[in-house]
Amino acid sequence: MNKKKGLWAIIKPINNYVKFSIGLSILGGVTSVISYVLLAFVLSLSLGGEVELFSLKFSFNEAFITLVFVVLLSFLLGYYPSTISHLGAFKLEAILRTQLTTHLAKVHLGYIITTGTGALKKVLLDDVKNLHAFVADSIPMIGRSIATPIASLLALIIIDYRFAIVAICVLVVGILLMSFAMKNTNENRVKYEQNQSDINKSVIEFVQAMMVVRTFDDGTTSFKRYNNSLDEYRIHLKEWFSSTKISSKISMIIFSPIPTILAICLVGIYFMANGTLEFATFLATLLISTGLVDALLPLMWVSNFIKKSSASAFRIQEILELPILNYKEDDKKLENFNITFENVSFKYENRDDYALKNISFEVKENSTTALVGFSGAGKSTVAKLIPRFWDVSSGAIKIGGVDIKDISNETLMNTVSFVFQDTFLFNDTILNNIKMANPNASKEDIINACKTAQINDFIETLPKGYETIAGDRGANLSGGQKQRITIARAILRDTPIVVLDEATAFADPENEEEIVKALSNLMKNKTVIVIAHRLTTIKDVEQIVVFDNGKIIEIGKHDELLKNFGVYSKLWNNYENSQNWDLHIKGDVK
Ligand SMILES: Nc1ncnc2c1ncn2[C@@H]1O[C@H](COP(=O)(O)OP(=O)(O)OP(=O)(O)O)[C@@H](O)[C@H]1O
Repeated sequence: MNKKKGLWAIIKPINNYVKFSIGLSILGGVTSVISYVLLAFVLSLSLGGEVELFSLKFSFNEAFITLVFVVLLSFLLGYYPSTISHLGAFKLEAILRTQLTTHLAKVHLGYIITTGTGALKKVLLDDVKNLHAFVADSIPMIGRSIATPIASLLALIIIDYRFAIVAICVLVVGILLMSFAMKNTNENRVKYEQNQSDINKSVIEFVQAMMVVRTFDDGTTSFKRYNNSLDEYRIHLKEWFSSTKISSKISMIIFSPIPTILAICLVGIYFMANGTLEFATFLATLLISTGLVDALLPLMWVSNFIKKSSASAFRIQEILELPILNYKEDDKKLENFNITFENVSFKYENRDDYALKNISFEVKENSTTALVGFSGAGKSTVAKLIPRFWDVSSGAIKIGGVDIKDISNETLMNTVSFVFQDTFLFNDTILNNIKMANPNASKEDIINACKTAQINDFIETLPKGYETIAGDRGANLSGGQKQRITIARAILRDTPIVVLDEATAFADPENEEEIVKALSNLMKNKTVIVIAHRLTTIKDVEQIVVFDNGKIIEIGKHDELLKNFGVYSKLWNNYENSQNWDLHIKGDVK
């Protein structure tokens, strides 16, 4: 990866395209200036004048043929740099997307969750697109808009230095005015990009939270946030434009060809009147100075584009420099599938307090351990440390005696399956959504997994069966159905260890029965860690670990823990009361 930061460091992989495109566009700029000189010669010769340059006399035919040749060359050189830069831009886009996605795949999953989809989308799509546009459109312009003014000035100096002085004077006035017009550009741009990012976030929030929002109002509250960010954006743009309005208009006028041509005309007429200027020279200087001024506005545009693209390059590099999870390539052999937490402490980056404090417990192979505790006690954090969403702050998690940091990604994924509440289904067929757990599985294997996960009957009722599209994020399926599909994935993967969050959120009585059946099928003959919500389902498990405020406060079996009259018995009483309360209500209705 590039150690140096910045725009040029990030486009290094396509350096050859960049150099070639800039080189050709420099030649294009030079040939366009030469064609102006030749055009002046041809016009002058056609009017019966004489043309001499570096003691060489040109005939009309010679000048005309050279002009045709140079114009053709200039045309080709105007076209090819852009073709090359576009090819480079596509290559860069592919390289950056691959680099970003492969890097993000190795970054702690926790970072992805904390950063949020809005910010990542901006980098993966908008910033990469910005760099594509920079390479495709600005690179050819850079060569031409630098080479043309320099070649024009050189040509003016060679032909008649007095006109070079006039052109420089006009340019200096224009540049001074332009720099005044661009004052505070950087601060304004930072604010402008912040406004854009706010709009981005509020749009994503508006769309993603639509279901929640609609429950509380008609969407006006979150739409108001979107509207407010649009308003701020509009107000800032207005202020920015009005603060630079007059000076930018004046500099636009100065940078248009008219003032330079006027100045050259006035000075030229004066020199012709006192006999110190040939007509051909006058014509050539007029044409060249037009080209000179024409190249300056694109140069300003390019410099703006460079600043904007540098910000995008910086954001991309920030992601590419995120520390990655270090997986060991060479695996140590796992002796068994016991899971051990040894003095594990863990603190989320954005928090001061520890979410887990010195946790130690062991889960024996082929046994089930349930994690229970009040909300926020640390159960999900324990579960998410096993697939290394985050790495422990201190202590170690071991499988079969090997620290999970010393297990390769592939072995870890082939050893442990995770069934979490936030199921993700791709907008693909149900078959493919399940098959992703084991690409080598046959259709029969998939159907068997679905039967064990109690979802086969439902899938078969769908008009296209297994070929039905699950919808964006599984939108065409109910929560319980999605959950059973995730269970089918885990069954198909058939890993010796299963970590699962036994969610009840989506369960209506019928669904709940099927989910419980599916989970108990999944858990058969496995080493299981389950975040338990329905305490009745864990009455018979080998071990219950009770968490409170990030610490383990009790470990034991259901009956032992009840006798302790501690947190578990409190949780059990609460749970039983809630069940009774449910029955009581039903009784009332009767
Ligand atoms: N991504 C995160 N960033 C910062 N803090 C977090 C994050 N996730 C959880 N926490 C905090 O860590 C602590 C433990 O949370 P955790 O989700 O593990 O609890 P839990 O027992 O699973 O709760 P619940 O039963 O409600 O799901 C809580 O104080 C929570 O606020």
